[in-house]
Amino acid sequence: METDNQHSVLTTEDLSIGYYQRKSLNVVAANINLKLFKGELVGLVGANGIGKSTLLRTLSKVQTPLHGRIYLDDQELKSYKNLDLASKLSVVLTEAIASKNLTVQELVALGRQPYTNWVGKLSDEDVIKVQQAIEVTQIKELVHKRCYELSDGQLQKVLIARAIAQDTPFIILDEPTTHLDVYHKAYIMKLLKRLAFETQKTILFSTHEIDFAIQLCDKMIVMNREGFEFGRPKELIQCRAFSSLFPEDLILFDAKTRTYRIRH
Ligand SMILES: Nc1ncnc2c1ncn2[C@@H]1O[C@H](COP(=O)(O)OP(=O)(O)OP(=O)(O)O)[C@@H](O)[C@H]1O
Repeated sequence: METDNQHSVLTTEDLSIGYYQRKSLNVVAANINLKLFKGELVGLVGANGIGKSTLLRTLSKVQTPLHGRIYLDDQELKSYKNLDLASKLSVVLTEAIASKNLTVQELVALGRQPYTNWVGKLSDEDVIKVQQAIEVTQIKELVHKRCYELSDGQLQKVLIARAIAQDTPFIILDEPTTHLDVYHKAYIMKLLKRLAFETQKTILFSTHEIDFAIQLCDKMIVMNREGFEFGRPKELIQCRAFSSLFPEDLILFDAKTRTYRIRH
């Protein structure tokens, strides 16, 4: 259970995110104040184009904030050197990977890069972490395949394995289960939940699987046009955050079953 004086892993203060476009400013979201703690699985949900990827890219230092501050373990994110950041934060974004020629084994082993020496030789510990990541993501039978031979869902599991092999205290994943079938969506989400709890990692992921996220996440961030709501799923249901997420002409959030229903 968290307390007020518990040390937060990630803090944002008055954060604004968005883009500079031809000298004008496109503010995607503003006044984002978050505190994420150790051991929490946090789901980020919201309609298409609302700004989930923009937020995750900003929190991963892939893009710079328009305004405000981000702290990772009390140090400002922008002051981290890339190698130091790689031992604190692993990221699975939706962008296509550059190295599809690598085998699955090689790609997962890349997760150990922050820890290997300059020739990139894996230590015994590195080999064990890579092996464990391959086992928990159930991709053993794929290890000798090249990444371009994989289906989208298989590649998604391999990228998650790479992040797990990186073994950082904070993991960010952008829609990690989009291409997976319903069984594997549930499997990966439960795996993330277990990882967060058992290894006390902080895991933040965006998803359109709102029902599953409500069942599994410790906390959720709900982004909508008015701003965002952040809290435990139960609290968010009580304050009707999921009801105001989409226009109610077509779907309604049923607080009893915690699912969306089609309006007939
Ligand atoms: N590289 C970019 N340059 C300018 N604007 C962008 C860029 N990427 C995204 N946007 C805009 O920022 C807004 C938020 O997009 P973003 O991809 O963060 O949404 P999202 O919530 O992740 O959507 P989805 O659920 O569809 O993946 C959109 O209006 C989009 O058009």
